[in-house]
Amino acid sequence: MNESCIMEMVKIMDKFYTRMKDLLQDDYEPFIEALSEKEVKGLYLNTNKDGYKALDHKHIKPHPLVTGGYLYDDEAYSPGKSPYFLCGLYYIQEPSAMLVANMIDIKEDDYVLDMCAAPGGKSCRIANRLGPDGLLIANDISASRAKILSENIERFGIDNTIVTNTDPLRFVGVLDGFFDKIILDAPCSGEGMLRKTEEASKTWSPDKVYECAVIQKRLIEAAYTLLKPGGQIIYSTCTYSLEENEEIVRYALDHFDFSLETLPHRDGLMPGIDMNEAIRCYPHHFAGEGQFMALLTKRGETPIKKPKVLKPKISPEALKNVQNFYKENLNIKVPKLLYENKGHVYALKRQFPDLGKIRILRNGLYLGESRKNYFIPSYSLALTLRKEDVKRCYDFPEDSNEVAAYIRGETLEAIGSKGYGVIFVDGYPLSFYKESNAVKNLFPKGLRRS
Ligand SMILES: C[S@@+](CC[C@H](N)C(=O)[O-])C[C@H]1O[C@@H](n2cnc3c(N)ncnc32)[C@H](O)[C@@H]1O
Repeated sequence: MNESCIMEMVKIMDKFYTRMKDLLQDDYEPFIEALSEKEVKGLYLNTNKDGYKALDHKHIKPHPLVTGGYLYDDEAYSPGKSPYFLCGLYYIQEPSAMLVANMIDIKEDDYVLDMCAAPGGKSCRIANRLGPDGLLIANDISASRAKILSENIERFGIDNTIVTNTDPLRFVGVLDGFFDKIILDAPCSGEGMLRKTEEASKTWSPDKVYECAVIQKRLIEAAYTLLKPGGQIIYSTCTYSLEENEEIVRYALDHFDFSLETLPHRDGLMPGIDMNEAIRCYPHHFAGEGQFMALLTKRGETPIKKPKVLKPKISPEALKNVQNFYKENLNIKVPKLLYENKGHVYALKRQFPDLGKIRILRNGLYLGESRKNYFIPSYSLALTLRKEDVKRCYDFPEDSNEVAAYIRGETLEAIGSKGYGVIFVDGYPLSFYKESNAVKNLFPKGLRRS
């Protein structure tokens, strides 16, 4: 960056600090001090996987408000580098962001939309709380970010989720009045992330605040249409500006028939500005980054658009390939509702809606690809399996040479029987392999590490 760019950035950031001074007044100095402190890292456990024993308990402490959430210092502990991370035992998410999914009551059979879901920190936590009759549509407008979202959903071994890549406004007219709950973690100016990422300070400007507020109003309006009467929306941002937080909530209350619910204020969670019902997280009051949250209930009735249910469809050839694969390699039944798209086979759930032209990245659990007369199982299927579900497996300890070599993409020595099996790490599934003269590596190329 040249000198004039740096001067320009300093000028812009001065505007940010002036705004914060006006907002926080006597609380401004402690806020500035907290910005120079080290950020606190967090993770939460995947409740589908029982990974408690896999954590390094010497270096973590429980999140004060999130059951199954933990805080750690990344100088002492690097959970993201462990093979357990690749087994989907936990999601790494900063402590304030982790609160958002906790502030909305999710019932097992709820239909939930996460409008701006990537990379998936809130979606994975919500999907964990849904039962077999629940449904999550996890969407992101950005194709590259939606791909990461899909990978994170896959790593968690989640099968009740549809991952889409569209402008969330496009759900209007397709799924009106369909959702019990909506997560609107809106695109924002990111002021709360200034301590965490340098990027946030490079992209912040007063104009960005106003541009984001325009988008946020459109999104909250769409959310109103998409909710069932009595349904709830948790609105959140990782920014401090009034324009993107309380003013958006006020806009929603003034223009639509919403009521504002009171969220709990304890352990350093502060009320909103002239809006006691909402929550603000500041780094000098709560061990995490900046966050805003408000919970709204839809009181009004709006026209409902009932979508068609997505009908299972699979060619006889692909079905035969899937059935043969299960018979030869697994001890579980072929899922009942199968959906094939150009050879890619998914296990659907009964309640999946037909989303028409909306771009779908994953329709439930991706099982794998049917080729001419064989089937290649997916990484996501492996991550849902237990040892008793497979006819062949290897189980290696987390710190073993075999696990390190497998993650690097190497083949292993064959000492088992021929066919497909699963590599487990201390009992947690990591990936399929195919054994013949060697254990052929099927760990996805994009995830390999040296
Ligand atoms: C705060 S991030 C979401 C974080 C996510 N909820 C999580 O917990 O991992 C906001 C998301 O909004 C998306 N976004 C950006 N512009 C948007 C727009 N105009 N409409 C809808 N979403 C947008 C971004 O791609 C980004 O992934």
